Amino acid sequence: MIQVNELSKKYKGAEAYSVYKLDLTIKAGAIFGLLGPNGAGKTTLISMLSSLLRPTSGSFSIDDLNYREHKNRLKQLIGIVPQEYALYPSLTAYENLWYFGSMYGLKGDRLKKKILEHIEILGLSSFADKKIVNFSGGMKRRINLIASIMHRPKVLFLDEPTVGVDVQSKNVIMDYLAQLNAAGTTILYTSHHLNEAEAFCTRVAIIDLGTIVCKGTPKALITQHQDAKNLEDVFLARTGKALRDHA
Ligand SMILES: Nc1ncnc2c1ncn2[C@@H]1O[C@H](COP(=O)(O)OP(=O)(O)OP(=O)(O)O)[C@@H](O)[C@H]1O
Repeated sequence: MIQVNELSKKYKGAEAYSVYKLDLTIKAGAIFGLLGPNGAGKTTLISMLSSLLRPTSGSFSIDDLNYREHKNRLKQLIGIVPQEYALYPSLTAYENLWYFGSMYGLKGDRLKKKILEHIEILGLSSFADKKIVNFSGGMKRRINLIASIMHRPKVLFLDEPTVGVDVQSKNVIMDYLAQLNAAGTTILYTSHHLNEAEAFCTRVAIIDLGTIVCKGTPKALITQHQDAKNLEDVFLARTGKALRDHA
């Protein structure tokens, strides 16, 4: 279970909080979608929960492990798929996965077996010995996903896992995430794909201006909002139609 209490983040030099006093509970086994307009605070929140970014105040725990006291144990418990590719372009897919697997303490035949097994499931067996620099966006996203789950995390954080990938890659990624979840991994991911979130997530939260404006199962949120036919209608009802451009 993920328990978030009054979590806040104000970036250095910023005038406003990007996430402000946010409370959230995510049950084990959930597929939880964090939705919200550009600049709402989704990446900031998921980066704090995955220990990539230090909160300004507030706290959170995963499986009753508080982030301040149990940093190292938490890192073993979670997997992170960031928005940007975290891969070495001049190394092959296999070499990248060997490197990331080793970081989680995997080694030898066990690591080799895991790499080969996962690249097969994600349709990349013929590309194991090719350099990442030549990979398409969809291929890089799939390698990035493998890199983050070989140590079998209990909780997987993904920041827009299907952005910029074609429908074929997207389907392989989402099918694989569903398999992971069925095998017991709790999933928390950010997305702008509201149809996908409606079909895929057991629960969602809509964030705007650093706070949660509504949360629940997609079905319950649609029912609660008069005239809403889908999650996009709920999203627009709660976040408005104005553009969120700023610089
Ligand atoms: N490193 C930073 N320094 C200062 N401000 C930042 C930084 N990163 C993000 N912000 C600001 O924090 C707010 C929340 O940004 P964040 O990236 O978390 O939003 P988001 O919901 O993930 O947006 P998007 O959908 O565009 O990815 C925005 O106002 C953004 O400009």
